[in-house]
Amino acid sequence: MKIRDVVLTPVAFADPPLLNSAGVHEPWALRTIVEVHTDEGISGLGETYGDQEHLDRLRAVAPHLVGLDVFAGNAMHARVAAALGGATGHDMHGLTGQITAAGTVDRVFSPFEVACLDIRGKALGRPVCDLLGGAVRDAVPYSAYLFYKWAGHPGAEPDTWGEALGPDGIVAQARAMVERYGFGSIKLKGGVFSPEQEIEAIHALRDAFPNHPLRLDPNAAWTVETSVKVAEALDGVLEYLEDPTPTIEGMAEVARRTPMPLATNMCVVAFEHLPPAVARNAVQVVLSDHHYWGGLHRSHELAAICRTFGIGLSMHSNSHLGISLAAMTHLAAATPNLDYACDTHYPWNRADDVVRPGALTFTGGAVPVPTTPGLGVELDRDTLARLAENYRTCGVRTRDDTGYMRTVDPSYARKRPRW
Ligand SMILES: O=C([O-])C(=O)C[C@H](O)[C@@H](O)C(=O)[O-]
Ligand SMILES: [Mg+2]
Repeated sequence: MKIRDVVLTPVAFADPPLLNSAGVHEPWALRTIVEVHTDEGISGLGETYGDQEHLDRLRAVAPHLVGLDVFAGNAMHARVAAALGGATGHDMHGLTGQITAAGTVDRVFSPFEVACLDIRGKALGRPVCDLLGGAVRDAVPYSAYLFYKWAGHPGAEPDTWGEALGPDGIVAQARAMVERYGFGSIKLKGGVFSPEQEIEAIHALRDAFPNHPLRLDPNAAWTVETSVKVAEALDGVLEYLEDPTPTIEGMAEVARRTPMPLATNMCVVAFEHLPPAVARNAVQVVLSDHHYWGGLHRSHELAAICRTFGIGLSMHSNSHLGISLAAMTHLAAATPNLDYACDTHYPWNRADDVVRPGALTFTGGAVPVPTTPGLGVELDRDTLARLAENYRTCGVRTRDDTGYMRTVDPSYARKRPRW
């Protein structure tokens, strides 16, 4: 079965004003929807970033995939690498960590691999998780992903989530998330207010949710000294502290000085980061993410490396739609050593999904693994067209949390570490 055509559709969907250590989410989040069509009439779906630089790379690579066998994943990876010719992406929004040439190949390859897995599953009549060794869980637990946020975007109506700028707002947001979705663990995006204020918010969450595992992620906003102090203050309260400080060296020093497990989706984001991180015992948990670890099979390779070296495995997310949620769910279902509830931004963005409703639901904080062939999701063409029109008219072409924050507070500067 050969690839006949690849269609790339950049889309934009409404995103609330979520705060982080780089600034604030713009009113529009971008993704690219990937459709791979075959000569046998079966098509598959993938979803990836929508930033201009990435979109340009997807567009440059897509024609090189025509004619490939949909089962030829290794050949496809080689073609992507050859077409990119060593091009290297940039961490423009400041929350990704260092992007390498090999990591750029993996980012571009990922949505095409997912679409081919969708096709293979449909051809074989099996869900994608069966192509990854089979599900070891029927439902994949996700965590409530809390953000400090404004009530609404400047000049717009407040959104339904309301303001969260301190412990009370964060606890109220957590209650809403847990009530609506049943989440059994909680992550707070930090790096927004002083470490003392964020410690207070975590204690408020602990009081309100005595049995929920908690995580805090300041996206490298702290020095080593500050990180050690926070780790001591929250010892026994957090299940892990995510990217308190920049670089493998910085994380290794924090890890040496505190028993707090450290997690990352910033200093270990490509395979070549693993040897130095392992050698220095810099991180105890790696957040996988098939969008940049090179798809579902390569995420399994990451899982095997983590298992070998006794490193925990969790899962990272960015603003995303249902095709990504389906891929994340199949991957997590078929990864035995995924030790933690996965991150997802989906509750923030689900109102505008490009997949038809019903296939993916949260029950008790977990998404039941689709059992239908392939990813188990279908495109809603009307919504896709509407979101593509949003993209054409919204004016956003690259995520820029810092630039958007500066339109509100011109004195704002991205500083890392800030505290
Ligand atoms: O765990 C993380 O670092 C993330 O989820 C990265 C995201 O970009 C998050 O910071 C966000 O959406 O603002
Ligand atoms: Mg993180």
